[in-house]
Amino acid sequence: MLIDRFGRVITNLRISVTSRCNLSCFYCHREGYSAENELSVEEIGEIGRAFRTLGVKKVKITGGEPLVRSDIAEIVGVLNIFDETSMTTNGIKLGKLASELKEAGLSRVNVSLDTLDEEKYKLLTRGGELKKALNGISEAVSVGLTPVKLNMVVMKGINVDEMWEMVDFAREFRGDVILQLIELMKLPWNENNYYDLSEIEKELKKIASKVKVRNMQRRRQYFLDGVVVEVVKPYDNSEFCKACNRIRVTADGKIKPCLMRNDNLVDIRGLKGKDLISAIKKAVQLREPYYKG
Ligand SMILES: Nc1nc2c(ncn2[C@@H]2O[C@H](COP(=O)(O)OP(=O)(O)OP(=O)(O)O)[C@@H](O)[C@H]2O)c(=O)[nH]1
Ligand code: SF4
Ligand code: SF4
Repeated sequence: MLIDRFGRVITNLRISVTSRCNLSCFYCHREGYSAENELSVEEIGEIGRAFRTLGVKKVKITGGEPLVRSDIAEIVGVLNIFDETSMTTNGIKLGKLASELKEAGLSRVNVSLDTLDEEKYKLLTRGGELKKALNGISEAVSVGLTPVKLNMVVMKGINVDEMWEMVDFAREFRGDVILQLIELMKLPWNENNYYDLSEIEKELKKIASKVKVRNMQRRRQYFLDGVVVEVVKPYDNSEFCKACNRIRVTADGKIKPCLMRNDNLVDIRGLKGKDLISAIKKAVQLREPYYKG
């Protein structure tokens, strides 16, 4: 088992398979790192198996946009050794790939969807077609990559007014879709769009029949009439970091102990067997909560 100096047990691996993307969202943080030489399928498999041996239960495939890799189904295949293998995608290529990914062993997907307005979608993603993302979501639901989580980054002056419409949209999928409301990660060029989700959480609490607190980052899930809404509020949130059970691997094979930092990366590319295991253990000891409270 992997446990860091703060008693946090690592149960989730997030592996970025590319820094490339077919969209260019203005708020993109690209998992806080940009890589050039992508890991091969074999290298990803080796790393996945090592984390599995060390007790990690779930893996999330991220990017950039994972579906721009032509060997993505093979990647899913080699990572299909965990209790759950999921992916975060913008959904643009999902319509075509959903069924192949399901067959390769993918459990479920999270799809970014900040607006239901075609023009706004185009502006936010710098050229993306909303129709394709929506088609990706329905295909994912129909092949059983469920629950599909819709990631809506709530932004002042952009889409706060669409939040309840998005709740209704998710509700139409009768339990197969969960809406995740995500607080914007402040970057120098988007601070004016930051919107604190506290008030919305108060409203959700009033109308929810049940509120569940996930172990992972103590996130709250609000059970509304016919739909679940999860709130992801990492900003300046020590409770979130205290319960952070995930570790990242960058697309070029470096362990990244925290999303918000690049000063403590550990290169594991090319390592195998005992060397790989001991490098992973060393990286885990570098983990510390980013927001300490
Ligand atoms: N600070 C911080 N934010 C995170 C972390 N992981 C995810 N997030 C935020 O959560 C958003 C959604 O992440 P996803 O990749 O869809 O996955 P998830 O919701 O974290 O994971 P699941 O609930 O297991 O599907 C990201 O855009 C980030 O804003 C993390 O480790 N630290
Ligand atoms: S789809 Fe995701 S990875 Fe691509 S630009 Fe948008 S936020 Fe970034
Ligand atoms: S900021 Fe770092 S410590 Fe906090 S939840 Fe995210 S990855 Fe974990």
